[in-house]
This record gives sequence, C-alpha cells and structure tokens, in this order.
Amino acid sequence: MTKATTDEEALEAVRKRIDAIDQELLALISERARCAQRVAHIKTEASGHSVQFYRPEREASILRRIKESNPGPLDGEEVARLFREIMSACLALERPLSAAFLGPEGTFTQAAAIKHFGHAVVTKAMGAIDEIFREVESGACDFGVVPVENSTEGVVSHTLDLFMASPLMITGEVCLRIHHHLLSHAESLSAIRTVYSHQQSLAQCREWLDRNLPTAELIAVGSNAEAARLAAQEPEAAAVAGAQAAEIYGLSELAERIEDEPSNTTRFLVIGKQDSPPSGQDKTSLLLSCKNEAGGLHSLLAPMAVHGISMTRIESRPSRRGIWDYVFFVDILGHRSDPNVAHALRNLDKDALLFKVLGSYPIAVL
Ligand SMILES: O=C(O)C(=O)C[C@]1(C(=O)O)C=C[C@@H](O)C=C1
Repeated sequence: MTKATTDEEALEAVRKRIDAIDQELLALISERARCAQRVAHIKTEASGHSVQFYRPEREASILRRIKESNPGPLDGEEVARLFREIMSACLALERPLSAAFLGPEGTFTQAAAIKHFGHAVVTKAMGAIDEIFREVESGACDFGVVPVENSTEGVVSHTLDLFMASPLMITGEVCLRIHHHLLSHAESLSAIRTVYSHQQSLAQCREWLDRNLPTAELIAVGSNAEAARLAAQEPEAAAVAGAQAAEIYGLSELAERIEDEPSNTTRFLVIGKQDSPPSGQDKTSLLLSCKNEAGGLHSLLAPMAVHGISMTRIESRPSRRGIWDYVFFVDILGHRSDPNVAHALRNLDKDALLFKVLGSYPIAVL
C-alpha cells in the first residue's frame, strides 16, 4: 500500500469519528434545548406574567464552570464562547431577548451586545446613548448596551450623566478588545484627504494618524459605523472603525490594528429594569455624593475599608443640580446582598447626601 493511500484511510477514519461525535453533540444540544423549554414552562407556571426568562447570574456561573473545567485543547475563552451561543439559542426558545445599542449597524456597541447575549439576541440600533435609555425605560427593548469607559481614553461621561436621572439598573458588564482599522475604497494611504471616526476612536489612534496621515483632515462623527458609511461614499476618504463596519459597508482595510495602545479595551454596561441576583463573583455600582467639606469623601468611603470591600473604580462628575458640587460613580467588588456589602451600604446611605445603588451584576466572564 502506498503512503498516500494510508494517509487517506487515516483521514477518512478520523472524519468518520468526527461525524459520529457531531451526531452525539446534536442529540445532546437538542436535549439541552428541551430542558430549557421545560425551565420556561416551570418559570411560567410559578410566576405568570412577571416571569424572568433571562438569568444573568445563572449564565455567568455556567460560563465560569465551563472555563474552569475545560480540558483543552481548545482555549477556555473559545469554549465559553461556544456555550454562550448554545445558551443564547436556548433562551431564544424560551423567549427572544431584544437589546438596544448605539447604532448604526456595525458599531462596537453592537459587537458588545452580541458578545454578552450571543447571536440569538435581537439588536436594535439607536441614534444616541440617551435614546438607548429611553428605549429600555419605555419597555420597547428588554435591555440596552452602553459604553462606559475605555482603557486609553477614559470615561464616557455622557453615559454616567444619564444614570443620574434614570430609574434603570445595571444588570451586566461586557469588556471588548477594540481593534481599529483604517477603512477605505482608496488604493493607498497617499490618496486619503479626510478621515472620519467617532471622537474617542480618533483619540485612540492619534499617534498613528499623526505619523501616517499628517495632512489629512480628521472629522469626528456620531459613531464609527457612521464614519464607515461616509467613507464608502467618498473615494478620498477613510474611516477609523472595526472589522464589522468594513464588512457591512464593503470597505477594504488599508491598515490594520492602528490603535496606539495594543490592549485597548472598552467596557460596556448592560442596562435593564432590574439588576442581577448574586452569581458568586459580582460587582456593585453606586452613585454617591457627600458634603462639600474637608475630608467629606474620605469619611463617606470609610465604611468600605471597615467592611473589607475593594473599590475597583471611582469617577467624579459635576452634579448639575446646584446643591451637590460633584457626584461619584463608585464600583465595588461584591453583591449588594452579600452581608459585608449590605452592611457598608447601610452606613453609606446614612452618611451620603445622595446614595443610589445602580445595580449588582456578575463580573464579565467572556
Ligand atoms: O436556568 C434557566 O433559568 C434557564 O432559563 C436556562 C438557561 C440555559 O440555557 O442554561 C437559559 C437562559 C437563562 O438566561 C439561563 C440559563
């Protein structure tokens, strides 16, 4: 027998095994989907109209378990992503979810929504961040996804400001690695006269743009996807945007990964009418203000230290209400129902001029 024949036979044997495994997987996935249908039935019987099909804490603990018990050779993130999609499809059988995002189609916010909920979520493009809040408040969408901070450019202050007046709660967080590309119909960099992008993305690629397109006019627009749409109409224009926008608007990548900071990451928040029950590894976001006096903030935050709570972020914003100069957005580790967190929050509530729990939610798994 020649070597080619034995190789072919070996290949055929492994493929047969793969086919058999796929059939087993299919049978197991179908059985899992039927279990999700039973869960939906039990939930409906138990709670009637106010039933919560989507359970962020359950999803987070399933994904964590999968990552921890993953035997390889597939990477933990990769395996979790597969299970993310299986759960997304199972949930859609119970009831399809809708999520409003900062449009148009192809933005990083849409990518964040899909990363968090999986591809079975029905995404709805909105023109501005405040419209996302309104869409969820009115009940037209179940959830919204809004950008809150970028590792290079800092906080998205407009999002924080909207939390001051909104009754919505934070039910999840998503962290997305952001890779920016220079997208255009032009053949070369020398043809580019104008670059469109969102102001944050222009800032995240400032050094690259200064070095490679020093004479191009940089124009800030509402979103990266809008920039790609405009660049698709002008032969001498380019957009700084993600790969999804290139696909949607039919542009080529003239230069890839042009962000100045290779670990450039944006954190998004998922907003809804309720926050999440405890998942075992949670965060709580707070809105606080204190008396404008020496040591005011220090004594306001003292209960955190007393109860051994880690603060992962603090951001200040002008209050816009006159009586408080500043409000503080604070993230802490733990769920608001954990005994030490609950204790600290009771003390904070007594001492703060303004105290609002924006929500407790699972720490991002993916
Ligand atoms: O456990 C539940 O409550 C389910 O609805 C099942 C399931 C799943 O597929 O595992 C689906 C949707 C929920 O968001 C969480 C988990």
